Amino acid sequence: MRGLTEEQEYAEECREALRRMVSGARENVVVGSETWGDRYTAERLGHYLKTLARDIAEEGDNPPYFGLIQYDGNAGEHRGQSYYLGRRHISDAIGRPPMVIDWRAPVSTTFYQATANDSRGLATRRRFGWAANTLTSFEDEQLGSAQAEATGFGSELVRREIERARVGPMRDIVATIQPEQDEVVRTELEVSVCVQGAPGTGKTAVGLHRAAYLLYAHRGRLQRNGVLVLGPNRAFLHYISAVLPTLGEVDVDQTTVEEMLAGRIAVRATDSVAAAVVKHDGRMAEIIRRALYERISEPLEPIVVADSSYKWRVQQYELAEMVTEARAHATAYLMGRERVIARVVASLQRQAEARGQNCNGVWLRKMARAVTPAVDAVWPAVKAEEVLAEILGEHSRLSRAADGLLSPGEQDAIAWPQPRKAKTALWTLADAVLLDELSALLERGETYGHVIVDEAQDLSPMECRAIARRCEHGSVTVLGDLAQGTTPWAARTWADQLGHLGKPEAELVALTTGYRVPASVVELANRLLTALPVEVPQTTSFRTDGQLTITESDDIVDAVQRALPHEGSIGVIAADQRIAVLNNALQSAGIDTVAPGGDGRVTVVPASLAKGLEYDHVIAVEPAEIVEAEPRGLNRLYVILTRAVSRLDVLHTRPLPRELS
Ligand SMILES: Nc1ncnc2c1ncn2[C@@H]1O[C@H](COP(=O)(O)OP(=O)(O)OP(=O)(O)O)[C@@H](O)[C@H]1O
Repeated sequence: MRGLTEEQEYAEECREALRRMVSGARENVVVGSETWGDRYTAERLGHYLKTLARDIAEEGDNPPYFGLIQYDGNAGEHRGQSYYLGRRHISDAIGRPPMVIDWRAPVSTTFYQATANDSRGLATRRRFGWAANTLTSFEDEQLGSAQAEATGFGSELVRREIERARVGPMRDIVATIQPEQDEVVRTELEVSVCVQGAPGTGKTAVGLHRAAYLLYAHRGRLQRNGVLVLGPNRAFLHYISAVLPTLGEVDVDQTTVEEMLAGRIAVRATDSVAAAVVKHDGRMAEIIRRALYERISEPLEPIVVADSSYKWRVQQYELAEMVTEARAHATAYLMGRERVIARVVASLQRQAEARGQNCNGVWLRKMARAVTPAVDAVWPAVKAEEVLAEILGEHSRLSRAADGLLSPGEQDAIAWPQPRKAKTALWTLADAVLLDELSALLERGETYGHVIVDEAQDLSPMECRAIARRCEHGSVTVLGDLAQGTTPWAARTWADQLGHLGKPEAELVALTTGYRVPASVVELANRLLTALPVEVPQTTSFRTDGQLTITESDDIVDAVQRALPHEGSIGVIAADQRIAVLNNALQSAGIDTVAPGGDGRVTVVPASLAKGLEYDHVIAVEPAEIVEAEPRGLNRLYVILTRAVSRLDVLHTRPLPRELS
């Protein structure tokens, strides 16, 4: 195997080859569009090459590879072979073996899965250390050797990478994916998985790498209907936004559940907690369905259409049969209505043809227009907003639809004080969820090939249904931690949540090794865990470093000044109502602060936005206040304490919550 100088030369050769790939792709765009006979093929080829050139250029000057595997003499088709592994495939010339293989290729699996006791045919696994894109070191593991089996192997490079200080947005973990994480990443596309993972076990990282893996392994299928990544809020999306592009994947939709749902309306009001709890409840699905289908009525008269000197007729009982048939078979309300119109027109056509009339396309369209008002009388066309405005605004309609499902108190919680038209309604976020349900009953929407949903413990049953509709024909990766559930409707078991997501068969996987939070902080957070009403395994920390300080003080300036000399990011996290005071105090002392998602050294984070984020040094301000601020305050505190990568400083003047002591 190569020494360091030769490895450095090889890295340079790989970079050179990559540059040739980019310029070759750009050149071929021109040549392809000028010479390709068929325009469609030329366009497809051009698109592919442009995308390749853009992707490679966007990835920037990343190290060309991070690992090397060398197979032993008994490894079948790979016997004695060596492969370099990187973020993308690099080839020198057509017909020659690739210089670097994509980390997602099947042969790369052994790099992640081989252990001292199970070498998977590998003789050596080499990991490379890079400093500012210069290759500075490597580390070899002699797998399968008696010594490796006896002692196991702890990679210093992996440890350094996991323990490094965090600056800026989240980075990819391709070089150091751990075996249990790799299994989730490479689960096949057809299989839905649900990962219950303690804080910092890499759920988000695993989800993003799974998106990249699936796009590589099933590009053809996923290019048509795509991959959707759903996160809890904008700050979180900003935090994870760089990961997929560095992995070469720029065409993944990343959004929040709220944005996905609120797209169609302007949210102008906020529900009371009591109203939101009812609106997010799974029973609302049936209420909405009833209210919509209540509009379909028994026909009261036949349909009669005058056509030249004839009158065509569909009898009342025939129309009733058509309505019953469409209700039984149509998969959406508006589709059912179309089906009734089509059947009525077909009946008129039979009558006209029996009289020798020529029923061409123009005639059929004229008849469809003529019968529509009569069909509307029994099966009216409606808009989602109109139906919801009537459910919430008309007490009699709500009580009919909610009969036996909602108590009078629950109905009162969601009823508007007076009727309103859809156009003037003050819609809330929870209404957006209900409108999405209604729209899907009216017309089926588009679906994705795969949906990755993070912080899934916080989703309401109605939000889960909205996601389920978007992956009805695809699969999901559900990521979450029941202990971090903070919404009023947060899941207590994954079985319930997977049922709402329409994937009860999803494989449940537990990740318990934490890569973010140091052992001393995990120990503190685990004390809270026993007080939370959910059953989840405790975390163990991969990290031996880190520091926990508990200070009886409210001097935030002093706490931040003590943090500043250390390397890495600083997050000051406190109950939402305290944020303004903390910002003022810090800024008056000349310390610049930013909000989550901002670019700065010291971020002041409202407790409600901390989920999914991490900071090297966390200052958690007044835990008692965080706990009191909301019904699931203890869960919130658990989230906040586990944001710390290297140091956690708990500042308090009031007694700590007894669950922490
Ligand atoms: N195999 C790994 N190698 C290097 N770093 C890792 C690895 N796994 C996780 N990490 C790092 O650990 C940190 C936590 O990962 P991540 O945010 O994905 O965890 P999580 O389970 O989603 O956490 P939480 O539930 O607390 O939000 C991140 O900085 C991530 O890059």
